[in-house]
Amino acid sequence: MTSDQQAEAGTGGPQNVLEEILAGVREDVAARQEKVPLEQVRELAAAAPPAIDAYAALRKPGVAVIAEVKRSSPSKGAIADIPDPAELAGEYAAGGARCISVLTEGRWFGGSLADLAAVRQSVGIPVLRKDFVISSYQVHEARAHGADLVLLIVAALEQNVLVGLLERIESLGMTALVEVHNEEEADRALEANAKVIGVNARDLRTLEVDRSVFERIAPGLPNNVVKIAESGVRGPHDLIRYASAGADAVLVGEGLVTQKSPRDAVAELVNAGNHPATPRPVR
Ligand SMILES: O=C(O)c1ccccc1NCC(=O)[C@H](O)[C@H](O)COP(=O)(O)O
Repeated sequence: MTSDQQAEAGTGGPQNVLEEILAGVREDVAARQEKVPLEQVRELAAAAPPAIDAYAALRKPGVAVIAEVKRSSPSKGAIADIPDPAELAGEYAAGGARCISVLTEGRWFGGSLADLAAVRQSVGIPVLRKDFVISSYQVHEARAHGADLVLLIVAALEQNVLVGLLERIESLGMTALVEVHNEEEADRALEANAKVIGVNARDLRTLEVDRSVFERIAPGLPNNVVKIAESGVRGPHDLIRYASAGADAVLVGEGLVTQKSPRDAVAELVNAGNHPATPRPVR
């Protein structure tokens, strides 16, 4: 039965892509927690080397490039064969990426915590755990595997859970990247005291990409908040468009993993982000 049929039949099943992903994530987290209890993951997180200050890294001059390790997605299916995520991350870093994003969700994105740990070992820049984080167990997992930043998606979380997870991320020395897609979610992110906000051009319920969403929302965010434009960057022209609307950083997946030389593709974006003619965010 498709999601639409379930909704019509009133079965209470997932009603959109985001809900479908979250249903799988809940099962997967429960299964991992069965194998490795919370107490053990907390100990591993506490023993990990300290997190790198991602906020400071993203506030440096120029539009930062956050380069993503992305094998597949709900919108595109298989995107790129990435046998060695650590090697890819090394190429991204050599091209001048400011951070690396690692999708760790397995069912739809083909990622894993092993990818995160491997990338952590290969680069000295901040690493983002990009996943559908719904519990503090996943926050400790992120730290235990070397993450410096953790994604929180406002659309996936009740406000009290969002606040609790953000505080947990910061208490472990990491930075929360709080993702929004409309004004109401941006207000919730600010109420939660987010210091780094990602505006995703992709609606995670419908998968539609609309780059103008960043242009609508970013001007309403305070100057001290790092503003990240997520999704839809296919080349320097998109970076420049986002920079004109106030982006401190762009987060890029498909536009890099599909290139013959991901290192050169990152470098091209970094150069555009550092070009004197590219607008600077107001601070
Ligand atoms: O990419 C998807 O299809 C997707 C679907 C549902 C939830 C999340 C999804 N992607 C995660 C991301 O936000 C992107 O990987 C990231 O912003 C990079 O996007 P892109 O450069 O367009 O690959």
